Amino acid sequence: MNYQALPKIDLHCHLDGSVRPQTIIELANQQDVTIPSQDINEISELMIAPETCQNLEEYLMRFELPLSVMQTEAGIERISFELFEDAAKENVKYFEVRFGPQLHQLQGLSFDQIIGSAVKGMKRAEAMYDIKGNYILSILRTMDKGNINQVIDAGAAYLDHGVVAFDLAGAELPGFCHEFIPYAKYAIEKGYRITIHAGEQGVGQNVFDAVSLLGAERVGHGIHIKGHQEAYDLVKEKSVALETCPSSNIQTKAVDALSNHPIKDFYKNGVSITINTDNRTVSNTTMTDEVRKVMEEFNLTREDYFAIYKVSVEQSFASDAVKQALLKFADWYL
Ligand SMILES: O=c1[nH]cnc2c1ncn2[C@@H]1O[C@H](CO)[C@@H](O)[C@H]1O
Ligand SMILES: [Zn+2]
Repeated sequence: MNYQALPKIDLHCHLDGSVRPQTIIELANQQDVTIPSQDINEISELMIAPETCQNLEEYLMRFELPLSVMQTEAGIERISFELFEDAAKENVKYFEVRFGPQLHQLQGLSFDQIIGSAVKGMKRAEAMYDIKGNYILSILRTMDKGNINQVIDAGAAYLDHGVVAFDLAGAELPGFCHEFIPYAKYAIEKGYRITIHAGEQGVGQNVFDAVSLLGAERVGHGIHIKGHQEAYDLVKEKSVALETCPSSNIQTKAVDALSNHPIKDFYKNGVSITINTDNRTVSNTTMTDEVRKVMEEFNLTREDYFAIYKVSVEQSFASDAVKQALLKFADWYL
């Protein structure tokens, strides 16, 4: 099967985990930022999480280098453009990218400048390529909560113009949802859709809480509903989509091997699953690779692929017009 040619949808990808290594070098030189090497292979090596990662925390250490060149409007705009360009070139037709505005204020940018720059880069790519996209704003669970509502307010100006949803990311502790109830509620009131990283490193209860306490319509990863019956039943009953990211899940030790990933069991049992990249550079992957790995490991057919594709369309935060256009790609191919 020609995986590159398949129309694809990626609903879970982090901007700062998906920066081209060459761009880091060029931006660092332009911005006078000191980086550990000028050699592309060395920079790539520093960015890609190794198989020997012990856990999610170690994986998350890879984001410091890309973030060092994502503190200017021009840097964020370029990286956003390039990510959508890379995805368009492998036939990703719809792309939801997320990032944490709180991480881009080291040189004093406002949240409006940060979010506006990311949206601008996406729009430039949309005008050049056959791809549509939207941004999701991730709040870092480990950071100070004092400015969360400011992020929500700044992003609200872009709702329906490039921003669609609110997310919680970063290290996952048991019971984290309780502290974020007022923020998720505020985001919903402002018109945001909700997706939450949960059940990646943490327990299945976090998925149950993300849905029942925070109003999550989708869950990032959600692997640990396996072994937590209540969370499993709730996800199924409410058709909450799991944004699974197989390569990342192996690196962070959320699963020990692809063959043990519950994605196929979920699919066969009627849980809504989608296939995504998480971090193209940190996880050294593409949508083409993720789709190939899952289909080959679990012997999925073309029909299975398009069933998953259609779930991704339904569960996306795209407009109805974009969803209709995305469904047509599936009809052409089937
Ligand atoms: O798989 C993940 N789980 C939880 N948090 C993550 C993952 N990948 C990236 N980030 C976090 O999200 C921030 C904003 O994009 C990144 O800086 C990283 O800290
Ligand atoms: Zn993620």
